[in-house]
Amino acid sequence: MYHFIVNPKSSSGKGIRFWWAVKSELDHKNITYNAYFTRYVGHASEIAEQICNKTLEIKNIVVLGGDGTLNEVINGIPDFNDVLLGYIPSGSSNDLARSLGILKDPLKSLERILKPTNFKYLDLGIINFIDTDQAPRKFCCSSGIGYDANVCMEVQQSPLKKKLNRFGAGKFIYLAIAIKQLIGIKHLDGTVMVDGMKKDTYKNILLVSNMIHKYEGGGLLMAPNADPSDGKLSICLVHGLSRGKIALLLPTILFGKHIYFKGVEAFHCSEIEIKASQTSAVHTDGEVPAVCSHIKVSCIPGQIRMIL
Ligand SMILES: Nc1ncnc2c1ncn2[C@@H]1O[C@H](COP(=O)(O)OP(=O)(O)OP(=O)(O)O)[C@@H](O)[C@H]1O
Repeated sequence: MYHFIVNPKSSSGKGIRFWWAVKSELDHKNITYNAYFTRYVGHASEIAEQICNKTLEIKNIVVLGGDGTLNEVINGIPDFNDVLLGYIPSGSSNDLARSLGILKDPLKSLERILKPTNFKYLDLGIINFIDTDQAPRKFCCSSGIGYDANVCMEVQQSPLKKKLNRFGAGKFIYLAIAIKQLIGIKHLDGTVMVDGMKKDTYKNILLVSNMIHKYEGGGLLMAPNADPSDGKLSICLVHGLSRGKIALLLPTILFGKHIYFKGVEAFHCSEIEIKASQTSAVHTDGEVPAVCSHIKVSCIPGQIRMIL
């Protein structure tokens, strides 16, 4: 039995269009399934939790949606040992699918799920928002504090994303807002601890990205050396750059070449703690659950069993 969790609104309606194609293939093949449609923010977590709590056997959960829906599902699963996860990307950024080479064509990705040949145990990220009451959140692709999270927050609030999604150009909104935010850029000062040891105290931190996979923000190669099964976070810490240098740096992220800039530190670790003296947006898989100044991020190796 397959449990499909579908965000019909992902990428301004691509989700429902993909679902009709998938449904007709499932019916044609006489495959038994349950389909659940998300209706509001947080609903995918509730659905995933209900599916997991219903039976003790292994659950085949297939997510049809974007990175945000996948993030919600991950946050609803109480025990990953009981779950086999499939993913049909229908979002506007699809960074996880891009990193894993999951096919964009819904029928081709469905075929792989129905006849699996390859599984992968993927690392899971957990973030604690230490100076807020917000509960910890899991993430499967990326999290970050600073500039990238501020961009995510504005993208989330922008009505333009929906309009651009209709033309298949939703991810360009990230680029447009990233350029716009250069003008009033907000830096952070703070101390960074890595695997329990103080790394340094920094002035003018632009961002700290804590990556499980290589991509974020709709195709930015933020962590070109990330391996989603190595049990480590791939960190990109950018600090001490003038606005002009940041403007030069941004396009190089598309090709993962930013890591060679002075002021960019790229390294791997199991845990990172950032204590800043100002608050900032914090994102998990492109959604912004908190605005705070003190976070602790850890990597749990090989938690998510995913069909590729
Ligand atoms: N029926 C719904 N109406 C409005 N929002 C929804 C609905 N169902 C889910 N959501 C919310 O929409 C958010 C974004 O959805 P999703 O990630 O699937 O699509 P996307 O934003 O187009 O893609 P991406 O995250 O890859 O950019 C989810 O995090 C979820 O909270």
